[in-house]
Amino acid sequence: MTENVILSVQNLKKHFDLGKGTTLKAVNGISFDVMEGETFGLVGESGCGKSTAGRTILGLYNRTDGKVLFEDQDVHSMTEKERNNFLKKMQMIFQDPYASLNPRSTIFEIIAEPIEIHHLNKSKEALKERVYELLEDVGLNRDHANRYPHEFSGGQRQRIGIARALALEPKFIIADEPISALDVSVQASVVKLLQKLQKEKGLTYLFIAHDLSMVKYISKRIGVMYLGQMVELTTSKQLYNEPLHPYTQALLSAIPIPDPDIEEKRERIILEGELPSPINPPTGCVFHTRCPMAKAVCGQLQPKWLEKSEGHYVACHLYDEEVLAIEQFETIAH
Ligand SMILES: Nc1ncnc2c1ncn2[C@@H]1O[C@H](COP(=O)(O)OP(=O)(O)OP(=O)(O)O)[C@@H](O)[C@H]1O
Repeated sequence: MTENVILSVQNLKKHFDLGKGTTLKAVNGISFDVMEGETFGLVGESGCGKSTAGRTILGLYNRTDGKVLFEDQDVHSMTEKERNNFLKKMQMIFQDPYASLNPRSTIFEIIAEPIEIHHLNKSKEALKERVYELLEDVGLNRDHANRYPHEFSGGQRQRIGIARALALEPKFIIADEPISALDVSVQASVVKLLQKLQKEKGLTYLFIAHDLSMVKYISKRIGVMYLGQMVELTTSKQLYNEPLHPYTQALLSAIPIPDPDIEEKRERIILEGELPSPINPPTGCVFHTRCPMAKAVCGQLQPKWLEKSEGHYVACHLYDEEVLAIEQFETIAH
């Protein structure tokens, strides 16, 4: 079976103008393709630009540079009609189910709203049935329709958010940290629900997360972001078995291992220093100020996006034969 690219993000940049000549480079040149039906994980610590990337992909923000193609159509140069159509196909679910549900609306009104906005309701009765069906799809039931968001637990509210996102029968869902605000015990059940829905409805996910522990189970491929840039991209399996970038290695070392014997021997790579400001990112490799492996060249030269093995990309001088040959490749002391 050939894999179709459904979303292509090409050297995407989103800079915020903070006034007085100050620019914040939230997303600074990221590229990746998402295949139809897959889950692509976008991972990186808080502030690295994941949410901004998600919002720019959905067209909620204008791009500063680069391109986002959804089914070969440029998301940022659509007519109003094309955009309306696109917004039916791509939906977003958010981290905070508390904030994203209107407390004064019933669950019925919340889920029915997108259907009504897009004038897709044929009759009152049909709309009711559709909302009940959506509630059942996410493991809730029709008796929940007349209640209000505060009557539900965090996990149930996230299910309501998912039902609302499914209302327009999208093909693609951007899930922005959908489980981060939930209790650990509830996280797995929401992930399972997302997987079930993906299978049933052939959905494609862009799954945004700040740590690698849960994304491993849901993503086919993962892109690791640091300070607005992509530093590594490969299959989830490859990323865990053979992480190349020192930042990925540090992120992986932070994941606790359930086996107490192995956990005891786990070596954590503690990154020194603060995350630099995206207003004034470091020159050369953006990670060099915190990288335990940094060499002199890392502060001077921006690493190339290298394909080290099929589909395994990394932006790091440690893997660049040409740079390795340079004499000045010496470790710098932090
Ligand atoms: N509307 C905005 N105006 C100005 N700066 C912004 C705006 N939105 C985000 N930023 C800044 O852009 C950078 C990236 O933020 P973003 O929320 O995309 O990161 P993130 O990786 O999703 O982090 P988090 O998980 O904390 O949301 C941050 O420095 C943030 O302060």
